Amino acid sequence: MGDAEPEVVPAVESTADAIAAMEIRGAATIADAAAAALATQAEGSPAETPAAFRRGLRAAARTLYETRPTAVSLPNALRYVLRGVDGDTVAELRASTIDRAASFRRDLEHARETLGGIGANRLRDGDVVLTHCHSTDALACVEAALEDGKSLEAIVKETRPRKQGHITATQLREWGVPVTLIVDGAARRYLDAADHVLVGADSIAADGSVINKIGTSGLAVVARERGVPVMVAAQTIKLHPDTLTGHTVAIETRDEREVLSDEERASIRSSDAPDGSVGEPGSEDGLTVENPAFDVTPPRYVDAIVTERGQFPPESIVTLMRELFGDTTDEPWAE
Ligand SMILES: O=P(O)(O)OC[C@H]1O[C@H](OP(=O)(O)O)[C@H](O)[C@@H]1O
Repeated sequence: MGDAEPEVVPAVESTADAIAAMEIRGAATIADAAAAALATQAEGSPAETPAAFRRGLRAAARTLYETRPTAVSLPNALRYVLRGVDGDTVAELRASTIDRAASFRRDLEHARETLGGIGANRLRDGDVVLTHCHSTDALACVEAALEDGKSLEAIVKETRPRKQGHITATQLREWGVPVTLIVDGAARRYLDAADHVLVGADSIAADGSVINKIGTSGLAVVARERGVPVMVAAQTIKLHPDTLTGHTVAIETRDEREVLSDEERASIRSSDAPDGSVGEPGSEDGLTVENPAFDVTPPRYVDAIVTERGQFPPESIVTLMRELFGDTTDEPWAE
Protein backbone atom coordinates (compact mmCIF):
# COMPACT_ATOMS: atom_id res chain seq x y z
CA MET A 1 0.00 0.00 0.00
CA GLY A 2 2.74 2.42 1.06
CA ASP A 3 1.75 5.97 0.15
CA ALA A 4 -1.15 4.99 -2.07
CA GLU A 5 -4.24 7.20 -1.72
CA PRO A 6 -6.50 5.76 0.98
CA GLU A 7 -9.63 4.32 -0.52
CA VAL A 8 -12.92 6.02 0.20
CA VAL A 9 -15.85 3.81 -0.76
CA PRO A 10 -18.22 5.25 -3.40
CA ALA A 11 -21.19 5.36 -0.99
CA VAL A 12 -19.28 7.83 1.19
CA GLU A 13 -18.63 10.05 -1.83
CA SER A 14 -22.35 9.88 -2.69
CA THR A 15 -23.35 10.86 0.86
CA ALA A 16 -20.88 13.75 0.79
CA ASP A 17 -22.28 14.93 -2.55
CA ALA A 18 -25.84 14.71 -1.22
CA ILE A 19 -24.92 16.75 1.87
CA ALA A 20 -23.17 19.39 -0.23
CA ALA A 21 -26.17 19.62 -2.57
CA MET A 22 -28.52 19.75 0.44
CA GLU A 23 -30.40 16.64 -0.66
CA ILE A 24 -29.45 15.56 2.85
CA ARG A 25 -29.89 18.61 5.05
CA GLY A 26 -30.62 19.77 8.57
CA ALA A 27 -27.87 19.65 11.18
CA ALA A 28 -28.98 16.45 12.92
CA THR A 29 -29.82 14.64 9.70
CA ILE A 30 -26.39 15.51 8.31
CA ALA A 31 -24.73 14.12 11.46
CA ASP A 32 -26.78 10.94 11.20
CA ALA A 33 -25.87 10.49 7.53
CA ALA A 34 -22.18 11.12 8.26
CA ALA A 35 -22.11 8.45 10.99
CA ALA A 36 -23.89 6.02 8.69
CA ALA A 37 -21.38 6.79 5.95
CA LEU A 38 -18.45 5.99 8.24
CA ALA A 39 -20.07 2.63 9.01
CA THR A 40 -20.40 2.06 5.26
CA GLN A 41 -16.73 2.93 4.83
CA ALA A 42 -15.86 0.38 7.52
CA GLU A 43 -18.01 -2.30 5.90
CA GLY A 44 -16.68 -1.73 2.40
CA SER A 45 -13.05 -0.88 3.13
CA PRO A 46 -10.68 -2.98 1.03
CA ALA A 47 -7.85 -2.35 3.54
CA GLU A 48 -5.71 -5.33 4.42
CA THR A 49 -3.85 -3.76 7.33
CA PRO A 50 -5.09 -1.85 10.39
CA ALA A 51 -3.08 1.20 9.32
CA ALA A 52 -4.65 1.21 5.86
CA PHE A 53 -8.10 0.78 7.39
CA ARG A 54 -7.58 3.77 9.67
CA ARG A 55 -6.21 5.86 6.78
CA GLY A 56 -9.30 5.05 4.71
CA LEU A 57 -11.60 5.93 7.58
CA ARG A 58 -9.85 9.26 8.16
CA ALA A 59 -10.05 10.03 4.44
CA ALA A 60 -13.77 9.22 4.46
CA ALA A 61 -14.26 11.51 7.45
CA ARG A 62 -12.38 14.32 5.66
CA THR A 63 -14.55 13.88 2.58
CA LEU A 64 -17.65 14.27 4.74
CA TYR A 65 -16.18 17.09 6.84
CA GLU A 66 -15.47 19.21 3.79
CA THR A 67 -19.08 19.31 2.58
CA ARG A 68 -20.64 22.08 4.68
CA PRO A 69 -18.85 24.23 7.24
CA THR A 70 -21.45 25.61 9.66
CA ALA A 71 -23.35 22.78 11.34
CA VAL A 72 -20.99 21.51 14.04
CA SER A 73 -23.05 18.36 14.42
CA LEU A 74 -21.09 17.06 11.41
CA PRO A 75 -17.57 17.25 12.94
CA ASN A 76 -19.01 16.26 16.31
CA ALA A 77 -20.42 13.10 14.72
CA LEU A 78 -17.14 12.28 12.97
CA ARG A 79 -15.19 12.88 16.17
CA TYR A 80 -17.50 10.65 18.18
CA VAL A 81 -17.23 7.75 15.76
CA LEU A 82 -13.49 8.01 15.14
CA ARG A 83 -12.70 8.19 18.85
CA GLY A 84 -14.44 4.86 19.38
CA VAL A 85 -12.53 2.98 16.70
CA ASP A 86 -10.56 0.33 18.51
CA GLY A 87 -8.84 -2.96 17.79
CA ASP A 88 -5.68 -4.67 16.61
CA THR A 89 -7.01 -6.28 13.46
CA VAL A 90 -8.98 -4.99 10.49
CA ALA A 91 -11.94 -7.11 11.59
CA GLU A 92 -11.90 -5.57 15.08
CA LEU A 93 -11.54 -2.06 13.72
CA ARG A 94 -14.38 -2.66 11.28
CA ALA A 95 -16.69 -3.98 14.00
CA SER A 96 -15.91 -1.18 16.44
CA THR A 97 -16.54 1.50 13.79
CA ILE A 98 -19.88 -0.03 12.87
CA ASP A 99 -20.88 -0.30 16.56
CA ARG A 100 -19.82 3.22 17.34
CA ALA A 101 -21.73 4.67 14.38
CA ALA A 102 -24.83 2.73 15.40
CA SER A 103 -24.62 3.96 18.99
CA PHE A 104 -24.18 7.55 17.76
CA ARG A 105 -27.29 7.24 15.62
CA ARG A 106 -29.31 5.71 18.47
CA ASP A 107 -28.20 8.47 20.84
CA LEU A 108 -29.14 11.10 18.27
CA GLU A 109 -32.66 9.82 17.98
CA HIS A 110 -33.00 9.39 21.70
CA ALA A 111 -31.69 12.92 22.33
CA ARG A 112 -34.24 14.36 19.93
CA GLU A 113 -37.08 12.59 21.71
CA THR A 114 -35.89 13.66 25.15
CA LEU A 115 -35.40 17.23 23.97
CA GLY A 116 -38.89 17.21 22.48
CA GLY A 117 -40.40 16.27 25.82
CA ILE A 118 -38.51 19.07 27.57
CA GLY A 119 -39.40 21.65 24.94
CA ALA A 120 -43.05 20.60 24.97
CA ASN A 121 -43.27 21.78 28.57
CA ARG A 122 -42.86 25.35 27.33
CA LEU A 123 -45.83 25.01 24.96
CA ARG A 124 -49.35 25.44 26.36
CA ASP A 125 -52.61 24.17 24.96
CA GLY A 126 -53.77 26.58 22.25
CA ASP A 127 -50.37 28.21 21.65
CA VAL A 128 -49.22 29.48 18.28
CA VAL A 129 -45.60 28.89 17.30
CA LEU A 130 -43.82 30.86 14.62
CA THR A 131 -41.12 28.83 12.87
CA HIS A 132 -38.18 29.55 10.60
CA CYS A 133 -36.64 26.99 8.23
CA HIS A 134 -37.05 23.28 9.04
CA SER A 135 -35.62 21.81 12.20
CA THR A 136 -36.20 18.26 13.40
CA ASP A 137 -35.28 19.33 16.93
CA ALA A 138 -37.83 22.18 16.89
CA LEU A 139 -40.50 19.90 15.45
CA ALA A 140 -39.78 17.29 18.12
CA CYS A 141 -41.05 19.83 20.69
CA VAL A 142 -44.26 20.30 18.72
CA GLU A 143 -44.70 16.56 18.29
CA ALA A 144 -44.28 15.91 22.02
CA ALA A 145 -46.75 18.68 22.88
CA LEU A 146 -49.29 17.17 20.49
CA GLU A 147 -48.72 13.77 22.08
CA ASP A 148 -49.44 15.40 25.44
CA GLY A 149 -52.86 16.29 24.04
CA LYS A 150 -52.17 20.00 23.51
CA SER A 151 -53.50 21.66 20.40
CA LEU A 152 -51.14 24.03 18.61
CA GLU A 153 -51.17 26.26 15.56
CA ALA A 154 -48.20 27.37 13.50
CA ILE A 155 -47.14 30.37 11.49
CA VAL A 156 -44.46 29.07 9.16
CA LYS A 157 -41.94 31.33 7.48
CA GLU A 158 -41.23 30.35 3.91
CA THR A 159 -37.45 30.71 4.42
CA ARG A 160 -35.88 31.95 1.25
CA PRO A 161 -33.99 31.02 -0.78
CA ARG A 162 -34.56 27.26 -0.46
CA LYS A 163 -38.01 27.41 1.14
CA GLN A 164 -37.43 24.79 3.83
CA GLY A 165 -40.56 26.25 5.43
CA HIS A 166 -42.47 24.03 3.01
CA ILE A 167 -40.95 20.96 4.67
CA THR A 168 -42.04 22.28 8.06
CA ALA A 169 -45.54 23.00 6.76
CA THR A 170 -45.81 19.50 5.28
CA GLN A 171 -44.79 17.86 8.55
CA LEU A 172 -47.12 20.02 10.64
CA ARG A 173 -50.06 19.36 8.34
CA GLU A 174 -49.35 15.60 8.58
CA TRP A 175 -49.76 16.01 12.33
CA GLY A 176 -53.00 17.96 11.82
CA VAL A 177 -51.58 21.31 12.98
CA PRO A 178 -53.23 24.31 11.29
CA VAL A 179 -50.53 26.19 9.35
CA THR A 180 -50.37 29.74 8.10
CA LEU A 181 -47.51 30.06 5.61
CA ILE A 182 -46.00 33.54 5.26
CA VAL A 183 -43.18 35.12 3.29
CA ASP A 184 -40.14 35.98 5.37
CA GLY A 185 -40.75 39.70 5.18
CA ALA A 186 -44.16 39.28 6.86
CA ALA A 187 -42.77 37.94 10.14
CA ARG A 188 -43.09 41.14 12.17
CA ARG A 189 -46.69 41.60 11.08
CA TYR A 190 -47.55 38.11 12.34
CA LEU A 191 -45.57 38.10 15.57
CA ASP A 192 -48.43 39.60 17.54
CA ALA A 193 -50.39 36.43 16.76
CA ALA A 194 -47.58 34.16 18.01
CA ASP A 195 -46.84 32.90 21.52
CA HIS A 196 -43.36 31.57 20.73
CA VAL A 197 -40.71 31.79 18.08
CA LEU A 198 -39.46 28.22 17.75
CA VAL A 199 -36.29 27.52 15.76
CA GLY A 200 -33.45 25.00 15.62
CA ALA A 201 -29.73 25.61 15.43
CA ASP A 202 -26.79 24.52 13.32
CA SER A 203 -24.27 25.52 15.96
CA ILE A 204 -24.33 27.11 19.39
CA ALA A 205 -21.30 29.09 20.50
CA ALA A 206 -19.84 29.16 24.00
CA ASP A 207 -21.28 32.63 24.66
CA GLY A 208 -24.77 31.33 23.86
CA SER A 209 -24.95 32.82 20.35
CA VAL A 210 -27.16 30.78 18.07
CA ILE A 211 -26.03 30.09 14.52
CA ASN A 212 -29.05 29.17 12.47
CA LYS A 213 -30.65 29.67 9.06
CA ILE A 214 -30.21 33.15 7.62
CA GLY A 215 -32.99 35.38 8.90
CA THR A 216 -33.09 33.94 12.42
CA SER A 217 -31.29 36.90 13.95
CA GLY A 218 -33.63 39.48 12.43
CA LEU A 219 -36.59 37.40 13.53
CA ALA A 220 -35.25 37.20 17.09
CA VAL A 221 -34.72 40.96 17.26
CA VAL A 222 -38.27 41.74 16.17
CA ALA A 223 -39.62 39.01 18.44
CA ARG A 224 -37.95 40.76 21.37
CA GLU A 225 -39.46 44.04 20.22
CA ARG A 226 -42.93 42.44 20.11
CA GLY A 227 -42.40 40.61 23.42
CA VAL A 228 -42.52 37.10 21.94
CA PRO A 229 -40.09 34.61 23.57
CA VAL A 230 -37.54 32.88 21.35
CA MET A 231 -36.99 29.20 22.00
CA VAL A 232 -34.10 27.37 20.33
CA ALA A 233 -34.30 23.58 20.17
CA ALA A 234 -30.84 22.09 19.77
CA GLN A 235 -29.44 18.85 21.01
CA THR A 236 -25.98 19.00 22.50
CA ILE A 237 -24.24 17.84 19.31
CA LYS A 238 -25.00 21.38 18.08
CA LEU A 239 -22.67 22.83 20.74
CA HIS A 240 -19.53 24.05 19.02
CA PRO A 241 -16.47 23.03 21.08
CA ASP A 242 -14.01 25.22 19.12
CA THR A 243 -15.81 28.33 20.36
CA LEU A 244 -14.67 27.49 23.89
CA THR A 245 -11.22 28.57 22.79
CA GLY A 246 -12.38 31.71 21.02
CA HIS A 247 -12.86 30.44 17.48
CA THR A 248 -15.80 31.80 15.54
CA VAL A 249 -18.18 29.65 13.52
CA ALA A 250 -17.69 29.69 9.76
CA ILE A 251 -20.79 30.88 7.93
CA GLU A 252 -21.42 28.98 4.72
CA THR A 253 -22.08 31.00 1.59
CA ARG A 254 -23.88 29.11 -1.13
CA ASP A 255 -24.25 29.40 -4.88
CA GLU A 256 -25.86 32.64 -6.00
CA ARG A 257 -28.15 30.69 -8.32
CA GLU A 258 -30.15 29.67 -5.24
CA VAL A 259 -31.14 33.35 -5.02
CA LEU A 260 -31.14 34.44 -8.65
CA SER A 261 -31.43 32.07 -11.59
CA ASP A 262 -29.37 32.62 -14.73
CA GLU A 263 -32.56 33.67 -16.46
CA GLU A 264 -33.44 36.21 -13.79
CA ARG A 265 -29.91 37.56 -13.87
CA ALA A 266 -30.05 37.90 -17.63
CA SER A 267 -33.32 39.82 -17.41
CA ILE A 268 -31.83 42.27 -14.88
CA ARG A 269 -28.79 42.64 -17.09
CA SER A 270 -30.83 43.26 -20.19
CA SER A 271 -32.21 46.45 -18.68
CA ASP A 272 -30.13 49.40 -19.83
CA ALA A 273 -26.74 49.46 -18.14
CA PRO A 274 -24.96 52.68 -19.05
CA ASP A 275 -21.71 50.81 -19.65
CA GLY A 276 -23.49 48.07 -21.61
CA SER A 277 -21.78 45.47 -19.46
CA VAL A 278 -22.83 41.86 -19.78
CA GLY A 279 -21.53 38.71 -18.20
CA GLU A 280 -22.10 35.38 -16.55
CA PRO A 281 -22.90 34.94 -12.85
CA GLY A 282 -19.88 35.87 -10.81
CA SER A 283 -18.42 38.01 -13.56
CA GLU A 284 -17.78 41.73 -13.45
CA ASP A 285 -21.13 42.98 -14.67
CA GLY A 286 -21.90 45.21 -11.72
CA LEU A 287 -24.51 42.90 -10.18
CA THR A 288 -23.44 41.06 -7.06
CA VAL A 289 -25.57 38.40 -5.38
CA GLU A 290 -24.65 37.19 -1.91
CA ASN A 291 -26.11 34.06 -0.37
CA PRO A 292 -25.01 33.44 3.21
CA ALA A 293 -26.86 30.39 4.52
CA PHE A 294 -26.71 31.27 8.23
CA ASP A 295 -26.52 34.14 10.67
CA VAL A 296 -25.64 34.66 14.31
CA THR A 297 -28.27 35.56 16.88
CA PRO A 298 -26.70 37.16 19.96
CA PRO A 299 -27.63 35.47 23.24
CA ARG A 300 -29.57 38.48 24.55
CA TYR A 301 -32.33 37.78 22.01
CA VAL A 302 -32.72 34.13 22.97
CA ASP A 303 -34.92 33.12 25.90
CA ALA A 304 -34.11 29.43 26.17
CA ILE A 305 -31.94 26.80 24.54
CA VAL A 306 -33.69 23.47 24.87
CA THR A 307 -31.39 20.42 24.80
CA GLU A 308 -31.78 16.79 25.81
CA ARG A 309 -29.95 17.74 29.02
CA GLY A 310 -32.53 20.34 30.00
CA GLN A 311 -33.25 23.92 29.01
CA PHE A 312 -30.72 26.65 29.55
CA PRO A 313 -30.55 30.42 29.37
CA PRO A 314 -28.02 31.00 26.56
CA GLU A 315 -25.46 32.57 28.88
CA SER A 316 -25.15 29.35 30.89
CA ILE A 317 -24.64 27.00 27.95
CA VAL A 318 -20.88 27.32 28.36
CA THR A 319 -21.03 25.25 31.55
CA LEU A 320 -22.67 22.39 29.71
CA MET A 321 -20.15 22.70 26.87
CA ARG A 322 -17.21 22.41 29.25
CA GLU A 323 -18.79 19.38 30.89
CA LEU A 324 -19.41 17.64 27.56
CA PHE A 325 -16.31 18.58 25.59
CA GLY A 326 -13.63 19.63 28.08
CA ASP A 327 -10.80 21.18 26.11
CA THR A 328 -10.75 18.56 23.40
CA THR A 329 -11.18 20.07 19.98
CA ASP A 330 -8.87 17.70 18.10
CA GLU A 331 -9.47 16.66 14.51
CA PRO A 332 -9.01 12.88 14.47
CA TRP A 333 -9.65 12.86 10.72
CA ALA A 334 -6.44 14.82 10.02
CA GLU A 335 -3.90 12.97 7.88
O1 LIG B 1 -30.90 19.45 13.23
P1 LIG B 1 -32.19 20.08 12.85
O2 LIG B 1 -32.94 20.56 14.06
O3 LIG B 1 -33.04 19.17 11.97
O4 LIG B 1 -31.89 21.34 11.91
C1 LIG B 1 -31.13 22.42 12.41
C2 LIG B 1 -30.92 23.47 11.37
O5 LIG B 1 -30.36 22.91 10.16
C3 LIG B 1 -30.89 23.62 9.04
O6 LIG B 1 -29.88 24.01 8.16
P2 LIG B 1 -29.88 23.57 6.60
O7 LIG B 1 -31.28 23.56 6.08
O8 LIG B 1 -29.20 22.21 6.54
O9 LIG B 1 -29.02 24.61 5.92
C4 LIG B 1 -31.66 24.80 9.60
O10 LIG B 1 -30.86 25.94 9.79
C5 LIG B 1 -32.17 24.20 10.89
O11 LIG B 1 -32.63 25.16 11.83
